Amino acid sequence: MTHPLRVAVLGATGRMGAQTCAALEAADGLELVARVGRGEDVGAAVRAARADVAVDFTVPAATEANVHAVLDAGAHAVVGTTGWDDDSRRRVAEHLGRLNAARGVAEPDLGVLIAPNFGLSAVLAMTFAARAARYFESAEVVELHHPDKVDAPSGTARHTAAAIARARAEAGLGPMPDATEAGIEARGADVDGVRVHAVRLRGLVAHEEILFGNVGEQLVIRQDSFDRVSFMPGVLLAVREVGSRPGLTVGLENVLDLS
Ligand SMILES: NC(=O)C1=CN([C@@H]2O[C@H](COP(=O)(O)OP(=O)(O)OC[C@H]3O[C@@H](n4cnc5c(N)ncnc54)[C@H](OP(=O)(O)O)[C@@H]3O)[C@@H](O)[C@H]2O)C=CC1
Ligand SMILES: O=C(O)C1=N[C@H](C(=O)O)C[C@H](O)C1
Repeated sequence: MTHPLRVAVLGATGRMGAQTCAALEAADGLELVARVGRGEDVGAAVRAARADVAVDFTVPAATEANVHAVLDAGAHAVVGTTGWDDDSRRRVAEHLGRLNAARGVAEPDLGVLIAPNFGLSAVLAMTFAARAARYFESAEVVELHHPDKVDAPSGTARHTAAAIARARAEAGLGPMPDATEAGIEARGADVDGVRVHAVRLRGLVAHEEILFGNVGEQLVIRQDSFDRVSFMPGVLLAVREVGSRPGLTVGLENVLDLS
């Protein structure tokens, strides 16, 4: 019989942390062994619980340090928290490289899986948007969230815009048409040349619309997470998979083989 995978949750009292604890408690083959809160020593908590995997749903200011502490404690990390950029991802990849080179043959290599969104509808929307991007002259992203969210634009919208920008560059497309001369602040954030608009509205959870335009036609890709329970199948999949994916993986689309 295989032992259950031992899982710690960082940010356990938060909206996503609490939902993740409940999902882990109901899941076969997974055991919730630590609920780690703000101010606790992450490495010590992960070691004391003998966790195989730690899931981070904290805040952008804390998540990178948490991941380094989890790795130093010898556990894999699954990260849903936003706020990652090229530099923080590179530092984690380098840390993984150093640790994995030093690990013995009997120890499996460590993995970190960072997913801006664990919802299937969002992962599919991002994937479809990346496929569509090369065929349209214009593309803009609108993300809509609950007003308690601390960051804007959302991690999902940044990931989506970056993928659109990559696809446009690979297809040899130049900048999008935009004659704006005044009031540029009303045009949203510029993420790699793609305009991203953030709406904050009581009653919403997490939603995204990707708009594509050509002369005489439009494509709209929309996804809605109405309940945080929608993120849980993706979180549990990531927890089960991260141990067999050494190094850094960014995006659940890679685990779902959609990339
Ligand atoms: N990838 C995905 O699918 C999803 C990602 N997210 C992202 O997950 C993150 C958390 O979202 P959400 O659960 O809504 O946020 P919450 O504010 O509800 O939860 C954040 C948690 O982090 C804790 N915390 C705050 N500051 C620190 C700190 N310095 N160190 C450690 N822990 C800290 C909080 O503790 P305290 O209560 O004591 O302040 C709280 O438990 C966000 O970045 C959000 O964008 C959200 C939904 C889905
Ligand atoms: O804060 C949230 O709620 C969410 N955050 C993530 C993001 O910034 O993309 C994922 C999802 O949109 C919900």
